[in-house]
Amino acid sequence: MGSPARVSMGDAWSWRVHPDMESERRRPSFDVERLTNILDGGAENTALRRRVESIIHSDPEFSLKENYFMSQNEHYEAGVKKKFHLQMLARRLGWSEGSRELRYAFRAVTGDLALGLHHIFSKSLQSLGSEEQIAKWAPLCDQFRIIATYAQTELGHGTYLQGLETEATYDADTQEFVMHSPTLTATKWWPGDLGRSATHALVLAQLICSGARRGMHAFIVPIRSLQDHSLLPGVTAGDIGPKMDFEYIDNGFLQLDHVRIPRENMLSRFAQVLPDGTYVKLGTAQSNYLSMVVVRVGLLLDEINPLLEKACVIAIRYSVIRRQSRLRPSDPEAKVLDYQTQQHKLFPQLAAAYAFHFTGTSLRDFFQESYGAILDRDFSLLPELHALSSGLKALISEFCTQGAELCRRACGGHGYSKLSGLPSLVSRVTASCTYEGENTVLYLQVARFLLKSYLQAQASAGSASKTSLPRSVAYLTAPDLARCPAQRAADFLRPGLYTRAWAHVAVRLIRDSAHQLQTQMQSGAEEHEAWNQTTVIHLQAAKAHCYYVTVKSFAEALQRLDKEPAIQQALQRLCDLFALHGILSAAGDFLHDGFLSGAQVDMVRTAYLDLLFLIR
Ligand SMILES: CCCCCCC/C=C/C(=O)SCCNC(=O)CCNC(=O)[C@H](O)C(C)(C)COP(=O)(O)OP(=O)(O)OC[C@H]1O[C@@H](n2cnc3c(N)ncnc32)[C@H](O)[C@@H]1OP(=O)(O)O
Ligand SMILES: Cc1cc2nc3c(=O)[nH]c(=O)nc-3n(C[C@H](O)[C@H](O)[C@H](O)COP(=O)(O)OP(=O)(O)OC[C@H]3O[C@@H](n4cnc5c(N)ncnc54)[C@H](O)[C@@H]3O)c2cc1C
Repeated sequence: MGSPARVSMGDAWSWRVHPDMESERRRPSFDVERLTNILDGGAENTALRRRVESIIHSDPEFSLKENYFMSQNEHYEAGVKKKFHLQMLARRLGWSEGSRELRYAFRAVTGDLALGLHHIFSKSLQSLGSEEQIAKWAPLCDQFRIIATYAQTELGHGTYLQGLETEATYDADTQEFVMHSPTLTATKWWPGDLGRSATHALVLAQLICSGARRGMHAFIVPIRSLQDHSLLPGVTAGDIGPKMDFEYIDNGFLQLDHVRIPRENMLSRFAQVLPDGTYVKLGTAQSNYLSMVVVRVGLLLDEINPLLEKACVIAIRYSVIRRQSRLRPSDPEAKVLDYQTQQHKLFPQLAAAYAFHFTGTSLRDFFQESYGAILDRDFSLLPELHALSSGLKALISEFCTQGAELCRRACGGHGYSKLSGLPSLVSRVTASCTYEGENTVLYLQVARFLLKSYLQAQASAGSASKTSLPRSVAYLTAPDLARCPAQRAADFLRPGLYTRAWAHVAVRLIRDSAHQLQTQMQSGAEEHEAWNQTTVIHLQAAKAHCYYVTVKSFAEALQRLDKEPAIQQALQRLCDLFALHGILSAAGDFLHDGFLSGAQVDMVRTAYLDLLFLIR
C-alpha cells in the first residue's frame, strides 16, 4: 500500500490574499503598525520579531507541512530535531538564552518543540539554587551538555505536595542523599522530556534528615548515562503513552530505587543540610514552591494567551471571507462576520485576548519588581504574588480554553479539520487548565488569600492602627456603592463605572464567603470541614476577584495610551466589551443584592450590542 492521499491545492492558492480580506484591511480606523509596536513593546521589537520570523519561515527545517500527518513517534522526533536546529541557529546568530530573539523564534515555530521542561529546570535552578549551584549547573544546561526535566507530580499526588512520597534520606556517613520511590504511587508521572530525553531530573522529594521529615525539597538526580544515554543503576523510566496533545513531548514516569546523589545536589537557596545532617532553614515552608510561581507567570504571555490570540486570528479572518446566506434578499451572500451572533461569538474572545495581554504584562512587571527581593529572602510580597499568579493562571487558561473552542466552532465544518490549526490550539490550551496547578485548586489558593485580606480589612476598620492591604486587594476597604448609578446604556461605557461594579460584586462575594465560613464554624463544624462546605462560594469569589483585577489592569493600561487616541479608542471598545460581556455572563451576581436592576442589565445588553457593531 502507498502512503495515503494528501489534500493539496497547490501553493499558489495559499499565498494569494483573498479580495474580501484585502477590502477589510483597506480603511482601518487606527494605525495598525503603531498598535503592533505597542503590543510588541516598541518599534525596535517589532522589527526584531519580523527579522526572526523571516529566518524561521524561510527555513525548511521548520516547515509545518507534515505537522498533521505524523505519528506520536514522528512528532517527538520532529520536536527534538527542530529544537536542536533552533538551538544551533541561535548559537550561530548570537541569540542568548531568554533573549527576545529566542522568544520570537519559539512563537514563530508554533512552539511544537521538545525539551520545554529543560527551560523549566533552568528557571527552577535559578530560583531554588545557591549561587554555587547555579554557577555549576546553568552552563551545562545552557550548552545542552545535560538535558533536564522538572519531576514533581507523582502517580498518587499532583496537587497536594505535602503528600509526595518520593524520599530523599540524608546519609551523613557518605554525605549523600538516598533517593527512593517507596511505593507504586510514588512513581513520578507526567514530567515532560522525562520519558526518553532527559539525562537529569530535578526531583521534588520529601527530605528526611537527622530522623525528621522536612517537607518538599528539590534534588538534581542524574538518570541517564551521558555516554550512551542508558538508564543509570536504580532508575526505571519511560514514556507514559498517548495523550490528548503534546505528542512532541515525551511526558514520562520515573522510579528511583535507593539512588545515591551527593549532598551538593540538593538545591539550597532556601534550606541546607550540613555535612553532619543538621537542617538549616533559610526560607519559609513554601519557599521551594517558588519555581511554580515563576513558571506560572512566564506561561501566561509565552504559551497560554498566544494560543487564544492565534485562534482569534484564524477564526476572524475566516469569518470575513466565509460567505453564507443573505442579510437582504437582493444582496450577495453575506460575510459571516456581519451576523451579530458571529460577532457575539468572536469579539468577546478577541477582547479577552487583549485583556490578558495587558494583564499578563502588568503581572510580569509586578513579578520583576518582587522576584529579586524574594531571592534575597524578603518574602513580604510573596503571598500577593502567589495569589495573583495563581488566580490569573486559572482565569486566563480557563478563558483561553473556552475561547479557543468557541473560535473553532465559529468556523463551522472547517474548524473540525486539523488543517484549520484550530483543533490543535484547543487541545493544547486545554492542558493549561491542569498543568502548573489545577485551576480549581489555584482559585482556592486565591480564596484563602482573599479571606485573610478581608479579615485584615475588618480588623483594621475596627482599630486605631490601620494596616495597609496588598495593592491588588486594597479595594476591600474602598467606599462601596450600594446601587449602580448608571441611568442609560452609555453610562456603562465608563471604565470607572464598570470597574467599580466588578469591585462591588467581588467584595460582596468575598464577604459572603467569609460569613458562610463563620456560620458553618459557629454551628459546630471544624475549620477544615467548614472550608469544604463553602468552597463553591469561595471559588465564585476568587473568580470575581480575578475578573475585577483583569478589567482594572486593562482599563489602566489603556489610560496610558493617551498619546494614541485612535488606538486608545479601538482598544477601549474591546475593554468595554470584556467588562460588559462578563457582567452579562454573571448577571445573577450583579442583580443578587440589587446593585444592578433588571432595567440596568438591559442597558448593559444595549451597550454590549452597540459595541459589537462598533468593533465590526
Ligand atoms: C512549552 C511547554 C508548555 C507546557 C509546559 C507544562 C509544564 C508543566 C509543568 C508542571 O505541571 S510542574 C507541576 C506543577 N504542580 C503544581 O502546580 C502543583 C499545585 N499544587 C500547589 O501549588 C500546592 O501544593 C498547593 C495547592 C498550593 C497546596 O499546597 P499546601 O497544601 O502545601 O499548601 P496550603 O496549605 O494550601 O497553603 C499553605 C500556605 O502556603 C502558601 N502557598 C502555597 N503555594 C505557594 C507558593 N507557590 N508560593 C508562595 N506561597 C504559597 C499558601 O498561600 C498558604 O499560605 P497561608 O495562607 O498559610 O499564609
Ligand atoms: C500536559 C501536562 C504536562 C505536565 N507536565 C508536568 C511536568 O513537567 N512536571 C510535573 O511534575 N508535572 C507535570 N504535569 C502534572 C500536573 O502538574 C498535574 O497533573 C497537576 O498539578 C494536577 O494534579 P493532579 O493530576 O494530581 O490532579 P488532581 O489534584 O488529582 O485533580 C483531580 C481533581 O481533584 C480536584 N482537587 C484536587 N485537590 C483538591 C482540593 N484540595 N480541593 C478541591 N479540589 C481538589 C481538582 O480540582 C480536580 O478536579 C503535567 C500535566 C499535564 C496535563
